[in-house]
Amino acid sequence: MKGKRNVFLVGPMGAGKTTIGKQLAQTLHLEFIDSDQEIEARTGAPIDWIFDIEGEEGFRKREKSVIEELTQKQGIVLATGGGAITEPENRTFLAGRGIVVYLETSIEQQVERTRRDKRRPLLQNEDPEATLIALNEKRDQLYREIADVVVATNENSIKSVANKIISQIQEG
Ligand SMILES: Nc1ncnc2c1ncn2[C@@H]1O[C@H](COP(=O)(O)OP(=O)(O)OP(=O)(O)O)[C@@H](O)[C@H]1O
Ligand SMILES: O=C(O)C1=C[C@@H](O)[C@@H](O)[C@H](O)C1
Ligand SMILES: [Mg+2]
Repeated sequence: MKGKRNVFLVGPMGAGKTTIGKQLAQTLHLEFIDSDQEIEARTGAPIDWIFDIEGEEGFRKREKSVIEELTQKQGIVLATGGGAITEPENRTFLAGRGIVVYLETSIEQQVERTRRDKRRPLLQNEDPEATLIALNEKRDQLYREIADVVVATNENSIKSVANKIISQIQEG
């Protein structure tokens, strides 16, 4: 694994970073951390509250400090928030401190996987599909810029995506 012991998962909402990250950490015997959950634990409030009270800007500040700190750890699988890569410093930390895996997913799958969960503030509007398309247009290039490997998650089960990631990491 290139001598690096961290795996950082990036990609859009609903790509499966949290779900696949847990499976991957279990298989690789690494610690699993989710940056969104870490922000919630440290703030003592859910992400939609943070957005309501501090705006997206306040959330991004908290996210930046968490990413800066967590990427200094060794031997972790880190599931990042979908927008973590919008901050240039986060991209530098992620690219420099671990293997970055971009979980790529179709817009249709993202819509399907995020439909029932009301906790993603950016999707609480009349047309979440249009939001996901617009975010993807801006962010796809940023995910690719720092990715060591790109893995499609569309039709595969969680376990098989985790295994696909492991084999691609070992090839690289
Ligand atoms: N490969 C998959 N096959 C089937 N369902 C999946 C797959 N990956 C994720 N899911 C489901 O999609 C939903 C969203 O996944 P998850 O929360 O892991 O996405 P995420 O990338 O962490 O999103 P966010 O950026 O919002 O944190 C979950 O209910 C999860 O069980
Ligand atoms: O894509 C985004 O900007 C976000 C994704 C989630 O993981 C959370 O970090 C938050 O809802 C914002
Ligand atoms: Mg997640």
